[in-house]
Amino acid sequence: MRRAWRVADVRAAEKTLMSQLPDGTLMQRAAAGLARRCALLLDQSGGVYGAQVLLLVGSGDNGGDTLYAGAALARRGAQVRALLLTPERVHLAGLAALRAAGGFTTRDLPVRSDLVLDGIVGIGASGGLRAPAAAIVRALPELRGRTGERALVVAVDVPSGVAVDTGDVPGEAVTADVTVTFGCLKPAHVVGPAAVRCGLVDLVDIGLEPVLVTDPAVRVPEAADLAAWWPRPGATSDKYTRGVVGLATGSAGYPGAALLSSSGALAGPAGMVRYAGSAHREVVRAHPSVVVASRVAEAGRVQAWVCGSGLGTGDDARTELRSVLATSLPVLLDADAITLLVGGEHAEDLRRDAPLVLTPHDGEFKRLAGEAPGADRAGAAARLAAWTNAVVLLKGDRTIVATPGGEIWANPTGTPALATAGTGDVLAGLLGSLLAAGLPPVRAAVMAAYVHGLAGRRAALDGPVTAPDVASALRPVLADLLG
Ligand SMILES: NC(=O)C1=CN([C@@H]2O[C@H](COP(=O)(O)OP(=O)(O)OC[C@H]3O[C@@H](n4cnc5c(N)ncnc54)[C@H](O)[C@@H]3O)[C@@H](O)[C@H]2O)[C@@H](O)CC1
Repeated sequence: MRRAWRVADVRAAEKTLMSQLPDGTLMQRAAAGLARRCALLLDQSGGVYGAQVLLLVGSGDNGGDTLYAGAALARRGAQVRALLLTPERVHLAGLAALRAAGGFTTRDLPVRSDLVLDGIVGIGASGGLRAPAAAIVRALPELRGRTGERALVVAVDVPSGVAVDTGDVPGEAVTADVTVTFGCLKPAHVVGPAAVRCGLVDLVDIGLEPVLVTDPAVRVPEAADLAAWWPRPGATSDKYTRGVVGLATGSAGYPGAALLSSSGALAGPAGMVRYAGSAHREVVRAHPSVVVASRVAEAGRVQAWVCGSGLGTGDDARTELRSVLATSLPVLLDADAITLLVGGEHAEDLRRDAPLVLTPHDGEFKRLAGEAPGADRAGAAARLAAWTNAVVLLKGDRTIVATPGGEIWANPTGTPALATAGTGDVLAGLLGSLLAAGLPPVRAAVMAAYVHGLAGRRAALDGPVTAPDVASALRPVLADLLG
């Protein structure tokens, strides 16, 4: 698991650490790590010696890191130029170090650059980038290096222009190939559109983690976590002990949702899938191992319910939703079931002790919460989770999972390939299977999003993706993950 901390927590930890170390130690550690990463990148594209390196230098310590790293690269024979955004306010010791190493300053963007270091702003940024910086950032994609390739862009700590605590990108912002960050990850590295701007994120250890005393703002699962958490049948397992998942999905109008949620559920760890709804004939024809009924009340025993995908919003749908919410089982509500919650008619039904998971996309989120997730997607998901007392999985490029207690996870495996009809039904089925297998709802949601994202990526290798492709890719993805 990787973890990200907010700026205030990073600042507090830095203060603690700085009080234990000689002045300037942290910046020297950060700059040395940054220079090493830059040298490795240049080694892959013609070497450090003779490379043209452009430093974009703002007025704070982020600019200081950049100047010291530039000095280190200049000592190795790179031609290093610093474009000072505010020449009247610059890290003077850093600038002196650069000059002493043979680097110099420039007023304009050079015609050629192999590597650009973005040190305009780091975690001290407030608001969007100001005008001169924004114009420079806009021009960066035009810069070419010695091979004619686009100049590599390395963001120092965070890409300038992103909102560090929320991952929002309010205006012009740097798009980096690599972000070299210091001490710990910050939310912008893992959530929202900022995460996409970071490129590869490389963490330089400056000794911060031991003094980070607060809980992380965001957690990110890794493949090893999935392998450790995924339930596997044992010698004494049977279909019931592995869990039975019930699906109240699909309708005469949307039988496909029933099929897709069934496919997702069948790939999960539960031992049996029961389907209850008007698409039961289609489901059993496509998936002979699914046990079907026409209504929730007739479905037989299950350990968790999935309700909503393609269910419709009429009276029958309302009855089925009431039936699943009346159980004392974990329930996942998706799509139409979320729409049915709007207006508070089901507020009574929601007062349940058993776990509830909601899986809205932005439109459903807006209907339910009364406003769109906005700039702070993680914060918005956490507020909805607290309000509904449910685990909320907010779909997006970096799907967020938030608990009523404020624990937040960001999924790193998302892909635009999943932005196609029906993939949410597959996700709901898979997540329901994990709930039925007995996983805590937050873990089930994190695991389902992770595997679903990988399946989307795998399906995309063969061309344009449809939801059945994602469902088909779940099994090979799991085979790889679980070894
Ligand atoms: N504090 C520490 O112990 C360490 C800090 N480090 C570096 O220091 C950085 C933080 O330094 P600072 O606190 O000086 O802050 P920054 O360097 O991130 O930015 C603050 C400066 O940028 C200007 N600024 C703010 N918003 C702006 C905007 N939207 N457009 C243009 N200019 C803007 C401000 O006027 C201020 O002078 C980190 O990101 C990291 O790179 C590292 O050296 C590691 C150790």
